[in-house]
Amino acid sequence: MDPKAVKSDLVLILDFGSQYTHLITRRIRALSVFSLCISGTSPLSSITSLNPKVVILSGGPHSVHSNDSPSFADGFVDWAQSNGVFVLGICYGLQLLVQRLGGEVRVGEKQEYGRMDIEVEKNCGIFGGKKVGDKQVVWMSHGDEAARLPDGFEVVARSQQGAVAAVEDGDRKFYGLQYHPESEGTPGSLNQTFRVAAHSMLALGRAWETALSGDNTFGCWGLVTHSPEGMETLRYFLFDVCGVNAGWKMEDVMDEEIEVINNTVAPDDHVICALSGGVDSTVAATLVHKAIGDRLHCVFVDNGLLRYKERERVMETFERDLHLPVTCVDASEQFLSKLKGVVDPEMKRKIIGKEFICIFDAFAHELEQKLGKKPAFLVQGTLYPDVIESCPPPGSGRTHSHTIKSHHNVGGLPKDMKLKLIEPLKLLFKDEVRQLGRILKVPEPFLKRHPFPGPGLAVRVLGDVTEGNALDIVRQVDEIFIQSIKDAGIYDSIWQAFAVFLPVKSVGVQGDQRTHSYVVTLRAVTSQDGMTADWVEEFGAWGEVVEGEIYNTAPDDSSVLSPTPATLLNGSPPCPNQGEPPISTSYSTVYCFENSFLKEVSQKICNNVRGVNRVTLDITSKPPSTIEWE
Ligand SMILES: Nc1ncnc2c1ncn2[C@@H]1O[C@H](COP(=O)(O)OP(=O)(O)OP(=O)(O)O)[C@@H](O)[C@H]1O
Ligand SMILES: O=c1[nH]c(=O)c2[nH+]cn([C@@H]3O[C@H](COP(=O)(O)O)[C@@H](O)[C@H]3O)c2[nH]1
Ligand SMILES: NC(=O)CC[C@H](N)C(=O)O
Ligand SMILES: [Mg+2]
Repeated sequence: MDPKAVKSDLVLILDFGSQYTHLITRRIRALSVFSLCISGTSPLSSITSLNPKVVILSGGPHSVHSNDSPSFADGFVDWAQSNGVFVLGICYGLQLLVQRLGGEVRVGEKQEYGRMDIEVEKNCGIFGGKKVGDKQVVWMSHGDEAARLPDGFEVVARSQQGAVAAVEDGDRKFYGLQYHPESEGTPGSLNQTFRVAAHSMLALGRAWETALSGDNTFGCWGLVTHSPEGMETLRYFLFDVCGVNAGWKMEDVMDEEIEVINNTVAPDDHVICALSGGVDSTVAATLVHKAIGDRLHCVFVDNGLLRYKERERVMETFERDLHLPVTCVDASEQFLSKLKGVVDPEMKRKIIGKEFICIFDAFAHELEQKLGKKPAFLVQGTLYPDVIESCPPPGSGRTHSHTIKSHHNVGGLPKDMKLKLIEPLKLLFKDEVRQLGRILKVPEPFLKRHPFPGPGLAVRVLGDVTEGNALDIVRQVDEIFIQSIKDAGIYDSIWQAFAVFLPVKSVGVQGDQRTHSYVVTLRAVTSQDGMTADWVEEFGAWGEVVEGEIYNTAPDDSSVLSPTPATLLNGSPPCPNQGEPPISTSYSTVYCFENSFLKEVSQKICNNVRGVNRVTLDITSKPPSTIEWE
């Protein structure tokens, strides 16, 4: 996709390392405005060549006082001012703007982490839609604060602690928010039935808090870690203050992509597509097929690292639902022999990346015999998070998949690769790819599939994948886990679930006999784009979301509830004390059903998978962990 061909104005994000930077991009795209994110320390030419209408400076973990704190390029401010480009600093971005323009940033007397009230002090610019004295709840996360503003700047809002919360210099079109407007909640990826309900009293309390706050939020449910009016502020800023033209539509993305592909691939060129059965490559293949028709040749590789019956299942669905020409190459021997004895995760990934390309080259060679012309291009389903994560701002401390692990299709590619890449999705997030897939009428089962990494089970069997029957074990455990999740009707609510084989043995007792067998672990996460993730905390139980009103009733009075809860765990939502007026806030969760999902899965695994006597659950989020174990 050519960013310059997009019909919408561009809002460019300069990333200084905040965990939320990619959220700003997503929020802006949700407003139908095209947004890209590049490193905050990019040279000025990289910024100017994109011709943005607005530049947003992101938050970040640094203090502007430290020597190695990242900053925007020299000349940026002058360029923005002389070209009428609007600049908005968020948190660290505000502090950076203030400092670089001659103001002063200090360590605040009080730090502000979490929920804060702010009050509008001046009715202008970014809060033009508000009145002086209007208050709103925002989410803050900073220790430094603007102590003296540069000439021309005014304070527009302050926090309840008196700290500067919003500033602007309307003449020069510079704006700043000390809080995070992008952290406004969006509906969680777990459906409400599953996500909001909770097993323990603690979780119930948190769910209740969420219910009272009127919102169930992604990544922060129950903790009210968001700015409820953040999206509205961004909308007002972009459209009313900056006059941005919206026009970012998935339909346009599709048309632009098709045009780019047609301009890249000559009329007699042939193209290979690495097709895995996953969302990304299926959408990429469908898109490229729409552009060049039968000159597209898809290849699905069985690398010996696929899940239970995956090859048969994927080939069957390709044939039945996709109607694209797909060749299946069985390269399992080739991959497994190269992986024999290799335990280092990076080595494994590099070997797999290289083998994939060998297969694609061989496939291109075979096609040359048939077609008389060698395909020059390889289509892959690379996504935007890969691109963002490949250019981390210095010292951001963020989890970067590319530097932490070489994804087989990017960092794992050999340097002397001959096929030229076509990556039509590389500016999109996964949910946007799913949206594009729907426009392209890709069948739902493909779009809803959990992501499965190209290196497959090699990153889910720790150590040597060829050791003993580790691959077989993890296949069986994975199948039981995923089938149970599907049977429970919660597959679509989870971003990704899978089993991991640990090369560790523990003592057990099965059939009155001592066993010394392997340990497996189950991992299930929710996420919006794979860049950050939460483990599925609600696994112990899930329940029914009940929409309604809170009445001053006895906790177990089910007369106000429909449907009647099967089991009411540990009480009910907080009821007002006797004599107080009934609460009439609407709520969205209360009741949980006792559930033994994990107990049953664990039992099934130990009863059915020989060689396993212990099942554990991974309860780490990303960060600090990553989703995959290697
Ligand atoms: N078994 C395979 N055969 C052929 N190509 C593959 C295979 N596994 C991965 N690829 C290629 O590597 C790319 C990256 O893999 P990745 O897993 O990120 O994407 P995906 O499989 O298309 O979708 P998903 O992330 O939903 O699994 C794929 O888009 C595809 O081009
Ligand atoms: O195609 C892929 N090739 C890879 O090498 C690879 N490594 C991780 N993943 C997938 O990327 C997402 C984030 O994974 P991590 O948190 O483990 O980095 C998760 O969805 C992972 O499954 C990969 N996908
Ligand atoms: N979230 C941020 O951008 C924080 C900025 C800076 N590190 C501070 O603590 O003030
Ligand atoms: Mg995949």
